[in-house]
Amino acid sequence: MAAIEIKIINKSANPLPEYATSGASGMDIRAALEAPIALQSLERVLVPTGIYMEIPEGYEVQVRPRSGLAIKHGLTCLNTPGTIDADYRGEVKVILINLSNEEQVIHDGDRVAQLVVQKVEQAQWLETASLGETARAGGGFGHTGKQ
Ligand SMILES: O=c1ccn([C@H]2C[C@H](O)[C@@H](COP(=O)(O)OP(=O)(O)OP(=O)(O)O)O2)c(=O)[nH]1
Ligand SMILES: [Mg+2]
Repeated sequence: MAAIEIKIINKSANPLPEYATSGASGMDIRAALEAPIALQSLERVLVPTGIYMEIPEGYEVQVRPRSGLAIKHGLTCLNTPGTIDADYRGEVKVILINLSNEEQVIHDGDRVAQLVVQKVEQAQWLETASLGETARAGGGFGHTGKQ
């Protein structure tokens, strides 16, 4: 299990992100707000979380939407999955967009997204004049049909 150093501002109002169930992939992360945010239809906002972390080399943290917010309220992460780089030391923020037709209000402590810790590798390019052959070759974008 990966251990990640975390610094959290205003912990009493905003506990650590946590797995809601024992088998969950993501830890729910909460908004850290001084006042509620009213988000109009199609409006986007950068939601602070009060959380700073030191991710070990070889890992990243993804910021993903929560399905309940998406289906019930039309709220999703605009840049999904958001990427928290291992060398980032700033505040983790969530870019939410309101895709519903109504105003949506975000309150302090609302679970606005989930964090997924992933192993990640950096690659280097090996430039070549020819690539290995495959049955797919250049086919894509639905070339195998719809059904
Ligand atoms: O949902 C997100 C996405 C990113 N970040 C922070 C952590 C990440 O390491 C940094 C940069 O993110 P990204 O690389 O996606 O954005 P960029 O537009 O490429 O910015 P930069 O030029 O700073 O890399 O912003 C967040 O807090 N939340
Ligand atoms: Mg970047």
